[in-house]
Amino acid sequence: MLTAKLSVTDTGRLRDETAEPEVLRPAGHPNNAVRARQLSKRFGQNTILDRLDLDIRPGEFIALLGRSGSGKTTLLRALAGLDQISSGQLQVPQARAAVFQEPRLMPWKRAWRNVVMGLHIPQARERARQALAEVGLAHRENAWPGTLSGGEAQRVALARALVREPQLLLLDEPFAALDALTRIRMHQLILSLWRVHQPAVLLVTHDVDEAVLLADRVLVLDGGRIVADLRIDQQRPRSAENHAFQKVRTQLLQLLGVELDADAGAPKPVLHLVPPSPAAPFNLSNFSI
Ligand SMILES: Nc1ncnc2c1ncn2[C@@H]1O[C@H](COP(=O)(O)OP(=O)(O)OP(=O)(O)O)[C@@H](O)[C@H]1O
Repeated sequence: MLTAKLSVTDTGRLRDETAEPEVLRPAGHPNNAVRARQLSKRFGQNTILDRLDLDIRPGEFIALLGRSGSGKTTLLRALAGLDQISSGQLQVPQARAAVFQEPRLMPWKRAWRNVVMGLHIPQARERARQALAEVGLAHRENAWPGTLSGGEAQRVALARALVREPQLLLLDEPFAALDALTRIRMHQLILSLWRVHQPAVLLVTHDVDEAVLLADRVLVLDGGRIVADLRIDQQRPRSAENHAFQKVRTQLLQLLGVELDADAGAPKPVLHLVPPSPAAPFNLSNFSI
């Protein structure tokens, strides 16, 4: 796997050590699609990511949870190469793509042109058509974005990511703006695309059920670090009715500072969430169900 090895110089400049073709090389860590060590991101005086370590294996489906403002998008943008890191080391595949909550389509380009936008590849139209077919939108290849539903537009965004054949697919709350039924369909679609293409996936979500339904591992970000790493060994498709599912959900809600109503079993958010973690908070690595 080719990787972009990003590191930060003493002067804070981001150095892409793979920028020169001759230094493109197989990953130093072939078992990792992502390898972050001591990764920090600061905005002015605010440290958002604080010497964070993270490993994602090729083909692994990771969900990232954390309270609002905990730095999930900051981490995703760093992995996407959209923002520079402040210090530390980060290795990610060159082939990576991101999908955000808003599809970010160019309204003046037809759907298929959005899919291959910025790519200089042979048979671009055919490649776009194939990707659109994979997301069930072959019939909308000539559509203008303004005529697409929210779910359709998000599927075009997924096709745009797929056509780049990513080894790392970064998803920043891509289903959050969709209605419940469309969201369920998108869950099924993303799982089937993941099975076929086998990228490593990092899905940022606020939805604990979504995380447990989809992911191999659920991470919780707090205090700038990964403070919990739960492996979900249940076979897919998963059911929220399942006892093991509920056990993990409860665990995650507690980690996120949500108080559970013992009678109803329903989550009841509390106003005072757990304070930011100290340097070495609890660690549930290898916890599995
Ligand atoms: N460009 C920026 N400049 C300054 N501060 C920023 C910038 N981007 C993010 N932040 C700050 O970094 C913190 C983390 O933001 P981030 O968007 O990563 O959190 P998040 O966990 O994704 O939040 P949410 O769940 O609400 O989307 C916030 O306090 C935010 O204000």
